[in-house]
Amino acid sequence: MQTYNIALIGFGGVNRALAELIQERFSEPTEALGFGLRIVAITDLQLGTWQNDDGIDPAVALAVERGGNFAAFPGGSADVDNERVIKESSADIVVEATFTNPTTGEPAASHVRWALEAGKHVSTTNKGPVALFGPEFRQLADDHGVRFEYEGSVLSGTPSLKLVTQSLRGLNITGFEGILNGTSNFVLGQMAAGLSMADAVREAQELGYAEADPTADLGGSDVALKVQILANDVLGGSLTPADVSVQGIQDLDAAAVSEAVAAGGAIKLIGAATRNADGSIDASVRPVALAGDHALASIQGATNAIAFHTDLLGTVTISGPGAGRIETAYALLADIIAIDDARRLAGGTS
Ligand SMILES: NC(=O)c1ccc[n+]([C@@H]2O[C@H](COP(=O)([O-])OP(=O)(O)OC[C@H]3O[C@@H](n4cnc5c(N)ncnc54)[C@H](O)[C@@H]3O)[C@@H](O)[C@H]2O)c1
Ligand SMILES: N[C@@H](CCO)C(=O)O
Repeated sequence: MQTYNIALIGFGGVNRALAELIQERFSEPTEALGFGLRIVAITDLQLGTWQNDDGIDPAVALAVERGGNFAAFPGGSADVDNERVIKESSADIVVEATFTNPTTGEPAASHVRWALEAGKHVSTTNKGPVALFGPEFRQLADDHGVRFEYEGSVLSGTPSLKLVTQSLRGLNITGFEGILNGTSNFVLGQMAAGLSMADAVREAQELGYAEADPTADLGGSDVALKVQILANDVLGGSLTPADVSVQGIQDLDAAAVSEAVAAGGAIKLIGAATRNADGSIDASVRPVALAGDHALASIQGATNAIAFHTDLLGTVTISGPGAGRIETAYALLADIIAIDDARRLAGGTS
C-alpha cells in the first residue's frame, strides 16, 4: 500500500494535531485508509526547519516546545526555509497551516503556488489562499496533475465543501446561511452566561479556536472569507472580499446578548449568501437576533452550522465542530483521502 510523504508548513495547533494523529494511528498503511503517512519536513516561524527524507518521528518533533528549535537534528536548522522545503523535499503533499492573512493571503499563497508548480498536492486549512486565489490555484493544480484541497477552511473537519461537491451534486443550490465562526459563537454563549467579552476570548484562545489575531473572529473578517469560499464554490460565484458586506460582534454589549436570551432567542453572527435570478450574489456577515425556534439559535459553543437552500431537497443543514486543533486536523486527513481517491481513480496502483 501507498505511503505519502508530507511536508508540514507551520507547526502550530492544527499541524501538531495532524502529527499526533499520524503518530497514534496513521504512520503505517491501514485497511481503513489504504495508505500511510510519513512526515519528511516541518517548518515553523518559531522552530525553524527540519527536513529528513527518510522520515521524521512525530513524537520527537512534538517534543520540541516553543522556545526551542530544530537545529540539533540532522537536516534541522533554526532558520525557516519554506521555499526550499516545498520545492525540493521529497514531499508528495504539502500541508499548509500557517497564519491566515485575510488581506493578501501571504505568505501562505506563495507556499501553495510553489507546491503546485513543483507538482505537489496541497492540503490547507488556511482561508486566505483559498478565498483570494481559489480559481487560480485549482487551475494550477489541474495544469500540474495534482490536487488543491481545502476542506478545513470552512467548518474545520465537519464536511461542508465536500458535502456539496460529493453528496449534493446535481442539486441547484440557491443560497446558504450559517454560523461559520467557532470563536464568536463560543464568545456569544459565554457572554450570555455572564462572562465579559475579553475573558471569553481568552478562553477561546486557550481552547485553540481563535485566530492568532482574534479581531478577525470578532470583527467578521474570518466569516467573510468563509462566505466568499462557499459562495464561489457552492453558488458558482466569483466574489472578491469587497463583495461581502461585513459587520462583526466586537461592539455588541453584554446587555444586548442577555436580552436576546431572556426573550427566548439568541444573537448569532450569521454569514449568508443568496444567488439572485440575474445570477448576481448578495453576501453578508452580521449579528442577527434569532427567535428561539430558528434552526441556528440552538447552536452552542464552537459548533458551527450551515443551512444550504436547494431546489430538490429544500433546506439541508449540517452542524458540527467549526474550530479546534484535532477537529481541523481531521479536515487535512479528509483532504489526503480525496487526494488518494483521485490517484486511484486515475489508475494509480494501491
Ligand atoms: N485552529 C482552528 O480551529 C482552525 C480551524 C480552521 C482553520 N484554521 C486555520 O488553520 C491555520 C492554522 O491554524 P492553527 O490553529 O494551527 O494556528 P497557530 O497559530 O496555532 O499555528 C500557526 C503556526 O504557523 C507558524 N507560521 C506562521 N507563519 C509562518 C511562516 N511564514 N512559515 C512557517 N511557519 C509559520 C506559526 O509560528 C504557528 O506555529 C490558520 O490559517 C487558521 O486560520 C484553524
Ligand atoms: N478562528 C476560527 C477557526 C476556524 O476557521 C473560528 O473560530 O472559527
